[in-house]
Formats: sequence, C-alpha cells, structure tokens
Amino acid sequence: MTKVRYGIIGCGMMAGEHIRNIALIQGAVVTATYDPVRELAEQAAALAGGAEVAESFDALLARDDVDALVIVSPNHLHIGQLEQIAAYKHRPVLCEKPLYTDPAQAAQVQAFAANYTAPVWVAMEYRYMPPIATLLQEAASVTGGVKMLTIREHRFPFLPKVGDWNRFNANTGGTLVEKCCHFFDLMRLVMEDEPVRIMASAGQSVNHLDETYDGQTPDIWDNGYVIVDFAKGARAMLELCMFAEGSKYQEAVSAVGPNGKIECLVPGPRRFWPDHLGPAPIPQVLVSPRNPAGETVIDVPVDPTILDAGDHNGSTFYQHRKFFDVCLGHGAVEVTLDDGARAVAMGLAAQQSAREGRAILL
Ligand SMILES: NC(=O)C1=CN([C@@H]2O[C@H](COP(=O)(O)OP(=O)(O)OC[C@H]3O[C@@H](n4cnc5c(N)ncnc54)[C@H](OP(=O)(O)O)[C@@H]3O)[C@@H](O)[C@H]2O)C=CC1
Ligand SMILES: O=C1CO[C@H](CO)[C@@H](O)[C@@H]1O
Repeated sequence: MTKVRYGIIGCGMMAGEHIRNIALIQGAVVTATYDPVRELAEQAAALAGGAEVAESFDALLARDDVDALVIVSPNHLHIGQLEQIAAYKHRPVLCEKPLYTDPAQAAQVQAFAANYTAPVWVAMEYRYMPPIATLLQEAASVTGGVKMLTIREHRFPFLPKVGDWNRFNANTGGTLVEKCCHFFDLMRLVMEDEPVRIMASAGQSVNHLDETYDGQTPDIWDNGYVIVDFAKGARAMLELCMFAEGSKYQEAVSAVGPNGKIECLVPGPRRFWPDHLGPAPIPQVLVSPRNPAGETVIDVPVDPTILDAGDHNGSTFYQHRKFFDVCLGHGAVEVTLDDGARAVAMGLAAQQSAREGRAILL
C-alpha cells in the first residue's frame, strides 16, 4: 500500500539516485517530477515507474497527490524554491545540500525556518554511510573524547552537470561549501560541539583550467586544507584533493583522543572503480587503542542492492528510510535546517579565510 507520494524538483544526476532509493522503500512512490527541461523530467518519471510530469514548478506544488517534496535542483536555487514551496500546502521536504550559497541568504533561511510548519530535512547523507555511521557511534568510547579529527577526501574532479552550473562559485557557493558542507556537518557531529574559528588555504591548481563556458573559465577550487577550532578546545582538519581518483579509498576519517584512535576508510562510487583492479574495496573501520596497543580492522560491507542505487555508499537509502518515517509522522528530522545552515556557514567562512589569507571567527 502506498503511504508516501513524492514530487521530485530537478531531474539530473542526483535525482536519479533519489528515485532509485525511494523505489527500495515499501510504501514510497514518486508520483510527479518537474524540471525546466521536459525531457529530463520525462526520463525521471519513467525511472520512477510512471510518475507524471508537471508542466511547471507551481503545477507540481499545486498537485494533491504529492505528500512530500525532494529538491534536487542546482545549489543556488534551493532557498528560493523553499520560499516558493512555503506558499503552498506545507509538506515534508528533503532538500539537497547546500541549503544556501550566499551569505546574504542566511536571513532568508532563518525566516523560512520560522514560518514553515512541516518537517524539512537537509540531505547531507555522509553521516549515513555505514563505515562513517560506525565511527560516529564508537568515536567517544574508543577515543575517550575526540581531541583531533582529520577528514581527508581524495577524489575525482567535479562531474559535468546539466548547463554546467557547477563550474562557477556563483552557482555552487564555492567548493568548500558545495563539496565540503558534508564534512563540516560530520565535524560538528563527531565533536558534539560548535566551531569558533576557521583557517583555510585552497585554490584551483589542476582541474577545469582548459574549459570555457560562454567565454568564462571555471573558478571552482579543486584542493585545499581547512583547520577548525571548536569551542571546547578540540580541533579538526579537512584535506580535499579533487585530482586523486587513482586512490583506493576516497574518504579517510580519523578521530583521536586520550584513549585511542578510530578511523574509517570509504571507497568512492563503485561505478568508477576500474574493472581491471578486481572487486571494489570494502569499507573499513580501524580501531587502535593506546593500551593495549594494536589495530583491529573491521570490514563494513554495504548491501549490494543499496550500494548500486547510488554513488554514496548506501547513505542515500538510509537517509530516505528515516525521511520516510518522518513523512509518516514517526521519528524526528536528523539533519535540520539549522544543521544545514551551520555547515554552509562553515564552508563560507573557509572560502573567505582562503580568499583573504586570515582566520575567520564564527
Ligand atoms: N548529497 C550528495 O551526496 C549529492 C548532492 N548533490 C546535490 O544535488 C543537487 C543536484 O545536483 P545534480 O543532480 O548533480 O545536478 P544536475 O545538473 O545533474 O541536475 C540538476 C537538475 O536541476 C535542474 N534544474 C535547473 N533549474 C531548475 C529549476 N528552476 N527547477 C527545477 N529544476 C531545475 C537541471 O535542469 P536544467 O538545467 O536542464 O534546467 C538539472 O536537470 C545539487 O544541489 C547538488 O549539490 C549532487 C551530488 C551528490
Ligand atoms: O555532494 C556531493 C557528494 O558527492 C558528489 C559526487 O558523487 C559530489 O560531487 C557532490 O558535490
């Protein structure tokens, strides 16, 4: 029996991942899709098994067979679309990250949050990757309280997008917002604390320098370091490199405290793993107490059906499963508008720090 009917806003790459994962949940069905390019909306509707294509954004919002909305449009459109959604019947929304892209929009997010009466979940699913979820669960007991956290992402360059919107900071918020809001969200979660100071060095060293769009060369950064001081004295670091797809693992997270260290290793999207290298690596969690010393390696495999439904280690499924419950009135939103806004604020501060060559106080 159908319990939650979804409307999809934006029908590009990530919409496909959402639709495939919604299809794995019993009682969840996509009933309508919208994209300014009708052909993309039609493809998404077909992927969803016969959803209807809405002729306009307003037409989608006016439908009475849509119980929940999923925003999967380009970054710079999210806050404006949330405001438009608020003019219709308030229903649960899952909004892709980043919640906003420009410091001037922070007040709009607050005003929206104050007035919208249905649950809004910001899609930052790295928390739900099984190895990262294990690290989050075990970090405090293994470390005795995390004092240092390092997140390293060594990955492929930004993929081509519909209309090439992701080639320019004005549309994405900048790489440390677009890409790294996920990692700032993780930092807040692991530390159970709020950041007070951010220092970054970042730039565009290798990727997209020979591309031109309407006479403009992309201005998006492809590497950087960010150091974050937290209020209670712990510190975190992010290392991002987007010309490192030759790596075995894409993300490596390590948390260390007085009693020991816990790490996790997360492979990149399985569809990019070269066949000639054999099976793709299995995610791992490594636990290294100080006393007695010695590393324990734990494999954290992901169900292959869930893994194949997306590029993010199964996380989109686990997030949707919980969002589905929220739509039914069970369970609370885990990634709130406040979480989404704080992760963007950290990213914007990191962009500013790298641009101006100084530490930014939050
Ligand atoms: N959480 C995660 O791990 C990931 C999240 N994302 C996020 O998902 C979102 C979409 O990214 P992605 O799917 O990769 O990008 P794509 O470019 O593949 O898809 C975006 C789609 O939105 C459409 N669009 C443009 N304008 C509007 C509009 N006004 N209303 C509705 N749709 C519109 C585009 O169509 P057209 O331009 O033809 O009009 C395009 O089809 C972004 O916010 C991105 O940051 C992406 C990857 C991973
Ligand atoms: O948020 C994101 C997570 O992963 C994607 C790749 O699959 C990124 O490109 C995107 O920006």
